Amino acid sequence: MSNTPGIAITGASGRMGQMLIGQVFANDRVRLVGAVERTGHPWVGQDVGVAMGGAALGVIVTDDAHAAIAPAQAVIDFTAPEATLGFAAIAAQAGTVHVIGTTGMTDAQIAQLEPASHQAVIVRAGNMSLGVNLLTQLTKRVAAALDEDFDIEIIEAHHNQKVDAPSGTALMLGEAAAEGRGVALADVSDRGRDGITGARKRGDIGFTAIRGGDIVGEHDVLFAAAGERITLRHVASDRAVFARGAIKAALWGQGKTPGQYDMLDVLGLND
Ligand SMILES: NC(=O)C1=CN([C@@H]2O[C@H](COP(=O)(O)OP(=O)(O)OC[C@H]3O[C@@H](n4cnc5c(N)ncnc54)[C@H](O)[C@@H]3O)[C@@H](O)[C@H]2O)C=CC1
Ligand SMILES: O=C(O)C1=N[C@H](C(=O)O)C[C@H](O)C1
Repeated sequence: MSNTPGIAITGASGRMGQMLIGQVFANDRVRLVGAVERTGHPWVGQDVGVAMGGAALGVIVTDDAHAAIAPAQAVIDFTAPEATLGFAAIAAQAGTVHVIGTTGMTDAQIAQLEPASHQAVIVRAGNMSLGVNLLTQLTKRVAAALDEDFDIEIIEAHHNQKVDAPSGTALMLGEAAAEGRGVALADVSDRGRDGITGARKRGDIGFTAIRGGDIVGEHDVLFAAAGERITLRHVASDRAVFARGAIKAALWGQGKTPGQYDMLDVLGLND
């Protein structure tokens, strides 16, 4: 039996699913042991490598998440909120590390992860890249250094198939800015301006979402005051950065105490 952690990938046919399968297969510190798609998906029953248009990888895509997760030491999950809640219960039962990249979860859905985190390690982040996680720390510092004379705006841009807004990353950056300012994001968040909105409220943190073409993911944190502006920016041009972060999280989670963690824990960036 191999000591190399086995990884199951959910949402195998998705943009991130396919990227993850390629990255897991190319990484000799992990091995692919499972690939899950939703019931009725045309990939179910096919070898995942063949379904992706390449050589067979010896892993058949299944809609039976229990069967795919059972032999795995970690499940990497970039799917949709309801699906992720189901996978959390299965990973908890199996004691498998659950790396969650899925965004768009409501507060109530996030709270539903709590029971699973008593039985298994959950690493969840709206963005798994090193660059964005570093940017959250920079955002917190800059927000702490500046007063409310500086308006904070978060502008994100993504491809035209993205279904949630603001992005998970934008919300992470908003949380970081609010933390830096010593306020709760829920009290100052300004989303979806339209029509006669009135002047901007001092202290608010605003969000703008752009959707178009094949943009992988771009995030600006703007600090705008009278006479000067600072912009902190991250641009992702390759989804591999998210996949590599997720694999890092899957390896980091091995042997850790059950609980909920994020990428700052994985990357050692928590201050
Ligand atoms: N945290 C991070 O670093 C990143 C997070 N994301 C997030 O990951 C999620 C997926 O993004 P994409 O890959 O672009 O979306 P996508 O739509 O290309 O892929 C989602 C896949 O999940 C599958 N799926 C949905 N329900 C399922 C179920 N019950 N069982 C099995 N498979 C199921 C779909 O069939 C689809 O193949 C989104 O929430 C996105 O925001 C995306 C990139 C980076
Ligand atoms: O849906 C995407 O594509 C992405 N989603 C994540 C988010 O919501 O922030 C991360 C990345 O920006 C790509």
